[in-house]
Amino acid sequence: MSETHQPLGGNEAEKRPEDSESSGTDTELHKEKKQKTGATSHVIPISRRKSYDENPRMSSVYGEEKSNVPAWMKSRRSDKYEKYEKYDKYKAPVIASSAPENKPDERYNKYMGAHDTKTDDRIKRYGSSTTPTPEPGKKRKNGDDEDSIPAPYSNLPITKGSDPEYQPFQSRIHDKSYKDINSIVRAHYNQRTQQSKYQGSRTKSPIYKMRNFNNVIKYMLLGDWVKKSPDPEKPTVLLDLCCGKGGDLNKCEFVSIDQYIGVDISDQSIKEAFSRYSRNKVHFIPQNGLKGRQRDTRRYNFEACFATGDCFGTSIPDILEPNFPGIIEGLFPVDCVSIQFALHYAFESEEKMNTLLNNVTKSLRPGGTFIGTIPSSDFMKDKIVKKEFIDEGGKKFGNELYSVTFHDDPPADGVFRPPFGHCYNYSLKDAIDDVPEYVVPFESFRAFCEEHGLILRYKKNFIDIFNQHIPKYFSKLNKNLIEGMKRSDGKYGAEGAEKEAVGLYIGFVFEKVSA
Ligand SMILES: C[S@@+](CC[C@H](N)C(=O)[O-])C[C@H]1O[C@@H](n2cnc3c(N)ncnc32)[C@H](O)[C@@H]1O
Repeated sequence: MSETHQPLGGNEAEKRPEDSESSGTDTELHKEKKQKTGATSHVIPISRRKSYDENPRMSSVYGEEKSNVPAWMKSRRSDKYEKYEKYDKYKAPVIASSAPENKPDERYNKYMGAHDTKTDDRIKRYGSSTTPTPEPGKKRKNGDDEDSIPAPYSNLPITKGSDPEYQPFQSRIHDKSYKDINSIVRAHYNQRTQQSKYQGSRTKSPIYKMRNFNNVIKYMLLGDWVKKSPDPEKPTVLLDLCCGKGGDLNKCEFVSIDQYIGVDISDQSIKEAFSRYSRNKVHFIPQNGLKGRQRDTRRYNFEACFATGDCFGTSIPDILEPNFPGIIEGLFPVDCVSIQFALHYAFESEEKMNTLLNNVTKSLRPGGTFIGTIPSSDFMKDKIVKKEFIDEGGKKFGNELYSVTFHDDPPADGVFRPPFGHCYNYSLKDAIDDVPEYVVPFESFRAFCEEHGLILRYKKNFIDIFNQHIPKYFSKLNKNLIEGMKRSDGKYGAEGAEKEAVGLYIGFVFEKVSA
């Protein structure tokens, strides 16, 4: 097991594909990638939660009344993943043949297909939630945000400090200079996921309003650009690359998808995302915008699966198929690929971007959308050209909430050439502590996307997105979310230092044009 990969703890530690390496079953590709990146590409499990009622969604989504077979199991399993044949280096993962130590959980048999009921022992399943849907009208905790989780530990000693109600995030990663970016990123987000359980009410966070603002931007982007499956018989599927702790699950409910697939390199985040999905609580019940739709707005009406993997170093079939055999043939191509606040980690090298964009374009159906949020290279250029630095050396800009510190002297004209590998450290109060990211020169990114059959449909900075779309969404989004963006002048949106911090970001949408 890679030492950079944190196990799930105790008996819950996963048995992953590389665990079968000892028996000589790993592919050369896996080995090569692990050596190169230090990253693991294995999958952490998953299953769907137990349904709130026993046969809830199958009828409308999959067209078969009371069918217990999920959509992606309906088609025949294929030994060659035909939809991904173009992955020239791809080899089918070897399924471990040893007998499982644990007894198979019969509740999950329905997801395994007739020939799979013996259960692959590498698939660790978490207990499914029996959390009931909240009663209609029952008051929710005021101010829950998308990233919020209940704070059951708020009375533990660790939370007792100068502010007993809130403990800001503090990084404990040392010697970053010796580590590759995947290790730093994984360690950071694993740590962040753990600490967030002890932090107390998120409404006390210094970036609470900023979080709400960013969430509203994502609601609007997904709301406008997730396109339904053109075939009413097929589920609308969203692939969330770098999904983190599942902060966008509510948004996926808001846009009425039928199937969610989340992948992230941080195993702790994936575990938390699954747990959040299992709790089956939609925090942000929309106000009135989606009246009349045939969905229960108090819970997730879509199926979900989650996997740990490196989206920039591993193909999607390599990440998903070992634990969800048949998923590529059954669910792909998908209707939307989302990558929020994460693509900048991939701009380290052309190789990583190639892998990412192959994953995007080969996963998408023609007409499907690729939706993301990244730091703006135009914003950075502006700072550099106007010399708005906050250090004497001319490498750092930002304010009391955020900072960007370039590793090397930035180019005087603010144009980064060649496009890859321009590293900076990013800090955001109470969230990110000097984690390396890479400049995404947008025009290069756009050209690269075009080479992969992805055409730009939309690009705007966050402030403009907000101003353009908030009138349409103001009455649709949850009231607490809207109130969480209230400014000192009584209006809504970002102001002051927060406005500059969110102004660093842009949203983009590409459409897949070629088959
Ligand atoms: C800022 S968080 C965003 C999480 C989520 N998309 C959201 O908007 O709430 C960035 C995420 O990217 C993930 N990430 C970074 N590099 C990755 C990689 N190579 N493969 C998969 N996930 C990665 C991190 O683990 C982290 O969860």
